[in-house]
Amino acid sequence: MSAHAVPVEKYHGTGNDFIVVDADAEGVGDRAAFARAHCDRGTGVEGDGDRRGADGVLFLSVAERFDPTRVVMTLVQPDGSTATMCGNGARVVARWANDRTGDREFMIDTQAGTRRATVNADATAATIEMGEPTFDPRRVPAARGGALADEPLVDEPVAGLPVTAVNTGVPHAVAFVDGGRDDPDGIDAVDLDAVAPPVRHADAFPKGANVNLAAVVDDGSGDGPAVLDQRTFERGVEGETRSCGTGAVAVVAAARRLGLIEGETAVSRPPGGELEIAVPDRGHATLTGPVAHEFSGTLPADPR
Ligand SMILES: N[C@H](CCC[C@H](N)C(=O)O)C(=O)O
Repeated sequence: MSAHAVPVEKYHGTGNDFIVVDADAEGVGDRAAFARAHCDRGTGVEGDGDRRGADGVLFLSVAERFDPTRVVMTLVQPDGSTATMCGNGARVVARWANDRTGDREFMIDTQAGTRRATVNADATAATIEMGEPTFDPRRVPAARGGALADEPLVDEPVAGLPVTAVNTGVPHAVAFVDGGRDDPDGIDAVDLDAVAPPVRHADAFPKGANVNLAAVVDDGSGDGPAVLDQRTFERGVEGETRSCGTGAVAVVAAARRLGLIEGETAVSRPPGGELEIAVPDRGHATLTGPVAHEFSGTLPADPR
């Protein structure tokens, strides 16, 4: 076991929490082993309150010579896999970069593309340009009968759930249920840990999928924007998280596609807080929400 200790920061966005490592300063030889050990909810990094572990490790490399400052983001998940994109992670990246540079605008390089990010004046919230959600089965990817599907999967039964397949940087399955969080028979009555894994591993998703349940609480036909309650079971975490940003964009994009809500903007309410989403007819979606620093510390580089 290496005695080398890595300085880390812990941040969360609406309860989706991440360990942040400065990849330029710190050598972590086996990133997958580092993430598996320190993200473990039972035995991982000790956090605020009684919550241990994290939803992932963000390895970040910042290049201030660019204007705006660029940050290369790599998210290693609790199972050791790498996610191509993470909406709440990108919001944490913007806040981390603001804490270091004082800048309020950044370009974040992810495996799903470069994403523009801004933080508000006191850096308590961040907005990410999320790219254009796509239902194109080749890009989700989504399959039927053992081959990539010709037509999008829209409200189609997959392993017992009525699923719409959409990619918002990562693959998502979205299923709408009746009744929001304040309905005892609504979204929170579903055993997500039981219903999500068969969809996550279904042949319909050759690369797997994050599985979202959503309930329309307000369809947006009145004064305010649409409001949806959301729960997400994440690939790579292999469990439910308190919030998922790419999932929130997927939920709103699917709700628009199915004609369940009016307007381009909506509020999604995962268990960990509230996110504002815009999904225009053309062009990139945006994701806005709170972000907070939890603590600074050190962790063993080689936890084995
Ligand atoms: N929590 C992240 C999504 C991570 C996606 C990852 N779980 C995968 O696709 O493997 C978010 O806020 O967008």
